Amino acid sequence: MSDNIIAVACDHAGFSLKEDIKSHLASQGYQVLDLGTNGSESVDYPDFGRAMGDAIASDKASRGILICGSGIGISIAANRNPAVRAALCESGLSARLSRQHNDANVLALGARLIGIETALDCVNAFLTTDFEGGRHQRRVDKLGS
Ligand SMILES: O=C(CO)[C@H](O)[C@H](O)[C@H](O)COP(=O)(O)O
Repeated sequence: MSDNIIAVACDHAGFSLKEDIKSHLASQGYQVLDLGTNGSESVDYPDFGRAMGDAIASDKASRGILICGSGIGISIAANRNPAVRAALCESGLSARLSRQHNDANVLALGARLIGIETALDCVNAFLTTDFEGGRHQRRVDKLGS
């Protein structure tokens, strides 16, 4: 599976931001696997968090980006899949740390809490920062997989 494929999923609250992030990803040369939702009609975030978990667990994508109103519900849903380490981030720094220390493979964002500039800071940090390993590997191992 290519590291170039980024899965994205959202509920109705995250739809508009998902579309903006998709455009950004395409402009950076990433391939996007869009797991929905595809409009502003009200839907249930657990369905899309689960779809992300399935995509990561089956290696359809190595990394993912989730968006709901707060980012909370959809990250909880995705983290129920043992293959997922989803990190809810509200700054570029938290997204960078989620990679360096936690080897996060899914970034979760709250569309009702942050603007596009902060969201793209998070996306860029998430996609360009390497896991540091070392002492952090031992801790990530303890999370299970
Ligand atoms: O933020 C969310 C869950 O953590 C979701 O975006 C939900 O949709 C939100 O809780 C409620 O959204 P609604 O538009 O008021 O149904």
